[in-house]
Amino acid sequence: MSRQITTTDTTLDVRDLRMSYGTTEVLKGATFSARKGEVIALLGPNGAGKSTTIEILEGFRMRSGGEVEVLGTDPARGDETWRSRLGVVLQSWRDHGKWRVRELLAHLGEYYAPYREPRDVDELIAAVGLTEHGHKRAGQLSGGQRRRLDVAIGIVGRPELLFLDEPTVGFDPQARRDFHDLVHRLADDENTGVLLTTHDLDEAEKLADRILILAGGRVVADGSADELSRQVASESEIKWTRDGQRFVHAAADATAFVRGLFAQYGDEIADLEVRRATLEDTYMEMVRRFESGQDEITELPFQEALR
Ligand SMILES: Nc1ncnc2c1ncn2[C@@H]1O[C@H](COP(=O)(O)OP(=O)(O)OP(=O)(O)O)[C@@H](O)[C@H]1O
Repeated sequence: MSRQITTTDTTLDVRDLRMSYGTTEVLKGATFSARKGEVIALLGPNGAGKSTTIEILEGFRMRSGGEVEVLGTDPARGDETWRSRLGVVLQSWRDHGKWRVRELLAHLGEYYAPYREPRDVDELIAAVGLTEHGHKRAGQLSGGQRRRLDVAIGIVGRPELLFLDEPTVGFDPQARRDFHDLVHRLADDENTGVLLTTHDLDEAEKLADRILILAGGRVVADGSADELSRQVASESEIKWTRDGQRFVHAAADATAFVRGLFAQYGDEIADLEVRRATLEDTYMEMVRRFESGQDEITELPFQEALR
């Protein structure tokens, strides 16, 4: 019997999601959920089905099977009121080329007016760093500027839940940092939930409360960057120098090991480094396990996180 969703705190509830294109099964039973205001990064190799998943959740694509609720509604049956509560930034969105930035945002904002007050256009343009380009036509913007406009379009209606499909592709480092600040502000100040896809693991780690890794059509990992790294690498790597010689040691309890090291050698210890698995190490290991056929979920230590 399927679980009854009653908590209003759950914004996304995806169970056994399946999707086939013709005879190709892309999603084979993906399961995950999200709570109000959570920022979730969906990671996975090219072709894993991230965009497909997001498009199903947005109601743009019909799923082949499984149960999905987004803000308490099945996206396949979402109406305009439901849609007005979502913000969407697709992977490639090249419409509206002739519209000027300011006019386009004001125009799109009007769609939300029956439901709630749209964001002030000037504030919105400033928030995405397009103040100097507000008079330009969308088609005249650079790739990164166009992407900033996409983000502005996604948040003009003050969404409760924002879907961002590779939002920072083409962003320069400053734009990327501004975007990260914007997502933090949306989550912290407005309790906006975010589901974003990215191939930038540093970005995922900076932004996400929780990381999902999609591989082989299933969610093979679900947890914070720290939790995932502990599941993959139970030991930390400790490096130090003594008497001009470099040492490396792996220990499950790095703090206890370092304490012992100092108790024994004190001031002789120099250049100490303690390194736990990075998200990149973790991601590569989890995808490797999947690709090497050790993807039987029941055998993996992160199984508990999936319950
Ligand atoms: N409209 C479609 N018709 C047929 N196959 C499709 C369609 N859209 C996607 N696919 C296939 O489904 C698989 C998953 O695609 P999807 O775009 O969801 O992956 P992704 O994880 O977002 O990849 P990327 O990281 O490259 O953006 C791919 O093999 C892709 O070729």
